[in-house]
Amino acid sequence: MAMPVSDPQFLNDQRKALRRTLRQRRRALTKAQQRQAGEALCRRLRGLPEVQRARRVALYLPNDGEIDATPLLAWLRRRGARAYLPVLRPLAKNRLWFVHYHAATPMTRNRFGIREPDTRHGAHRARQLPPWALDLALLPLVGFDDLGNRLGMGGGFYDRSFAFTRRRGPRPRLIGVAHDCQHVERLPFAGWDVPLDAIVSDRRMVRPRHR
Ligand SMILES: Nc1nc2c(c(=O)[nH]1)N(C=O)[C@@H](CNc1ccc(C(=O)N[C@@H](CCC(=O)O)C(=O)O)cc1)CN2
Ligand SMILES: Nc1ncnc2c1ncn2[C@@H]1O[C@H](COP(=O)(O)OP(=O)(O)OP(=O)(O)O)[C@@H](O)[C@H]1O
Repeated sequence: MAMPVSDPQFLNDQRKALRRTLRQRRRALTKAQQRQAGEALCRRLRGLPEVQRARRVALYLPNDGEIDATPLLAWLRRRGARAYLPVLRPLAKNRLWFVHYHAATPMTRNRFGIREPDTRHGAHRARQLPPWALDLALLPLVGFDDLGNRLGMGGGFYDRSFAFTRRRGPRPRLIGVAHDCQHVERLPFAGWDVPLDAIVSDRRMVRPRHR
């Protein structure tokens, strides 16, 4: 039963293999399945107090079969809340900042080919927020389990950007989102994984105990 999770090499190999399997799984979903899952996810999210309360909300544009949380955009706008997207910071290695996203936001592609706001437009520089200024961030997950452990794309971007939430003080709520087919029995977890307040899929919700 016991997994030698203390061996970092073993842990990383395991996470890498799992990441490959789970990414294939979500990419295999049809367009119709994707649309249904996104709608179901957003219905669940709209029912959560931390989503209803939030004024500054980070989400992401789906990539690589990720569940689509963008149906939330219109709902947020109606409620007077603002949506933000992650951008890779050029100078701070592997950290994210968040840029206000609306219909007229100039966009570009980052080095992973993911669409993100183009921060070279001077007028938009003022619209950037550091992670700690958000009320809520939705984190796209590659995998999750019932204890609230998570697996991301492997860059550690969200882990590094939200590492400060382990300390006392005001912090954004963090909600991991994924397709239900990304659920696994038990994830080999890494000590640096930032604890999430909840994980929501199109079919279930996990509320980890540690928060
Ligand atoms: N939609 C979305 N946006 C996001 C993230 C995300 O997971 N989803 N991120 C969450 O962190 C950040 C980008 N992180 C990423 C990390 C790795 C790869 C990736 O595809 N890596 C390749 C190999 C790396 C390379 O080409 O250099 C791979 O694993 O195949 C993509 C995004 C910021 N924006
Ligand atoms: N707070 C941190 N400080 C320094 N390095 C970190 C931190 N968090 C993660 N890392 C590094 O980032 C790498 C990727 O981490 P991990 O495999 O947990 O990514 P992930 O959780 O899948 O990705 P993400 O956080 O982007 O969703 C690890 O090798 C780890 O060394």
